[in-house]
Amino acid sequence: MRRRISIFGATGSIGQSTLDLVRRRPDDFHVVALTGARNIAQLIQDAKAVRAEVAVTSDPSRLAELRDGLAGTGIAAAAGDAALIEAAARPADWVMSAIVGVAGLAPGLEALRHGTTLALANKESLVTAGPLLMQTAREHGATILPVDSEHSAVFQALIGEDIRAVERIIITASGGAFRDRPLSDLDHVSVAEASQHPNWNMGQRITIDSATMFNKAMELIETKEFFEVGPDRIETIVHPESLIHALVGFNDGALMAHVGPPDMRHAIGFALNWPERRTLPVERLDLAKIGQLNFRAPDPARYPALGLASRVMHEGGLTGAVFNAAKEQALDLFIAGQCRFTDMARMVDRTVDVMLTRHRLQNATITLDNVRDVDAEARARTCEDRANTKG
Ligand SMILES: NC(=O)C1=CN([C@@H]2O[C@H](COP(=O)(O)OP(=O)(O)OC[C@H]3O[C@@H](n4cnc5c(N)ncnc54)[C@H](OP(=O)(O)O)[C@@H]3O)[C@@H](O)[C@H]2O)C=CC1
Ligand SMILES: CC(=O)[C@@H](O)[C@H](O)COP(=O)(O)O
Ligand SMILES: [Mn+2]
Repeated sequence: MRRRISIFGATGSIGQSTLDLVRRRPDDFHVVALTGARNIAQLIQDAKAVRAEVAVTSDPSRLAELRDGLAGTGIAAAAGDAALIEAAARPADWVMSAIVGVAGLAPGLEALRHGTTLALANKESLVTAGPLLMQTAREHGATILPVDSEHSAVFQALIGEDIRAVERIIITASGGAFRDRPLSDLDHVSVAEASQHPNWNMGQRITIDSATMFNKAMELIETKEFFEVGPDRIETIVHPESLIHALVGFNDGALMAHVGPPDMRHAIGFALNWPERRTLPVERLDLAKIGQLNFRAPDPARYPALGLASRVMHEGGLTGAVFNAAKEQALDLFIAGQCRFTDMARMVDRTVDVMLTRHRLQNATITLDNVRDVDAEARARTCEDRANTKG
């Protein structure tokens, strides 16, 4: 019996790695839905290659192009937010959530409502609405498998363990594009420089978030929400080689580390094959050749996003949704050349500050509508902040 799978964000970095694994085992999978946004040529090519039931673009202005490309294939074409939700509601055994940004939240929730296994790469879902996501999975008997490399690593280190015996979870950070640059340079670094990750090949947004460590900030919050452990038991450490992805510290002093090459096909393949392990096409590490691994404490002056993560975790409620929206907006401004690299953390900090004083974010119920409301306000507030401080 072939497993029915769907891939949201199929045209992106995670989506393409997922398809690479799926195409290697054509007899094992039936592809229900593939989704993308603007890369219609890729979406058409992949939908045909795996004979998907439906291909969806989130961008309604690209529907005609998608339809034309799929004409005569029997593959349905659809567009827009409602079409993404409809695709998520189609019966599937396994769904990859790899849309970038908070746009990935609603399709993931819809898939969970249908009791599927959700392979979760989209970290914004847990950051903006962790309790809602976890509760939805519980209510519908669905399973969430973490795909973010650090969380997949923690998940694997916890197999057969009792979470009550966990003293701490340490997620590693590469330090990003500017880890060795003088702090005084950071005001003037370019978008192109920030888009070069030292170890991983990923989409542009997460790559820049690695350079600011907003990515790690999100991952600390993700850890709290997914593993349901207190913020004071979650740490990060700079590990420039990105070979250890995470460590779990137990109450008997043992530290269990997950070690592997920086290739997302491991974490994706682990989720695809779970609860089994199967052979995956990733490099086998030669430790003698690697020789040594390095670690250092993150410098809070270089990475102010980490302090913000701690605040978000302690405040809770809708603070994560505000934080994420401000971060997405600040990133848009940086990519558009409208703010400096170092402005991003300052803007997010101010937006979180203002919105915490204006709203009772900590005690708010987390619903999709509430997330959307605070998301819109946080984006507007971040743009306004930029306009007011523009020198
Ligand atoms: N890349 C990685 O190694 C890792 C990624 N992640 C997380 O996984 C997610 C995906 O990352 P990554 O693959 O790098 O991102 P990419 O930018 O490479 O891909 C994003 C995908 O989302 C689609 N998309 C963009 N905007 C929208 C929208 N508004 N609505 C619907 N679809 C949209 C894109 O379509 P199109 O390209 O057609 O425009 C593309 O398919 C992110 O949340 C990221 O943080 C987590 C760990 C590692
Ligand atoms: C592959 C992955 O999971 C990324 O989130 C990765 O962790 C980014 O690297 P850093 O954020 O550590 O630079
Ligand atoms: Mn990660």
